[in-house]
Amino acid sequence: MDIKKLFSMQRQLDERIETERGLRGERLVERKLLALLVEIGELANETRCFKFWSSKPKAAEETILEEYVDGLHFILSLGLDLSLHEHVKWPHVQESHPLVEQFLHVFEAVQTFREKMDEQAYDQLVYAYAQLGHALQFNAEQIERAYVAKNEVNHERQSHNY
Ligand SMILES: O=c1ccn([C@H]2C[C@H](O)[C@@H](COP(=O)(O)O)O2)c(=O)[nH]1
Repeated sequence: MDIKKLFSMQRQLDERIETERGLRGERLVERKLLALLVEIGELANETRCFKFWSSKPKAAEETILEEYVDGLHFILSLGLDLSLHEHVKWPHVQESHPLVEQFLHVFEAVQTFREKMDEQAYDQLVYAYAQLGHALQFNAEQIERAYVAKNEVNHERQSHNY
């Protein structure tokens, strides 16, 4: 995965949104953290991994992958806002936790990142999120492709007064 390319695409999208909406220079970190938590919740909902009371199947793989890269957008965006992105590599994950546990672990990593907002907490958030991708059985190439596609959709939405 070419994470430098993704950071660069994220910067272009964020700058466009902030410029066109008159938000340049405004602190957006808290709103992006909440947006990230909401996206992770939406992703969990699509997987239905915690819905022991329901027999409905999970969403299609592409829907789940799209939700996953929505969260990745906000993680990249937070790294850029706080200048924590320079040294980041997309982790090569070999092992992950069962899905429910992995989701809870990602929520914890977001909370720790909110408290610390340093390089170590950012790396741990990126790692936990990559592990979530592994638990969902997405490989780095699929994630990169889905990110690029969704980034384009996000530009189109801005062009059409979303
Ligand atoms: O500053 C921003 C604001 C939004 N998004 C992207 C991330 C998600 O892919 C999408 C979320 O939009 P909703 O579909 O949840 O409205 O917008 C960014 O990349 N940067």
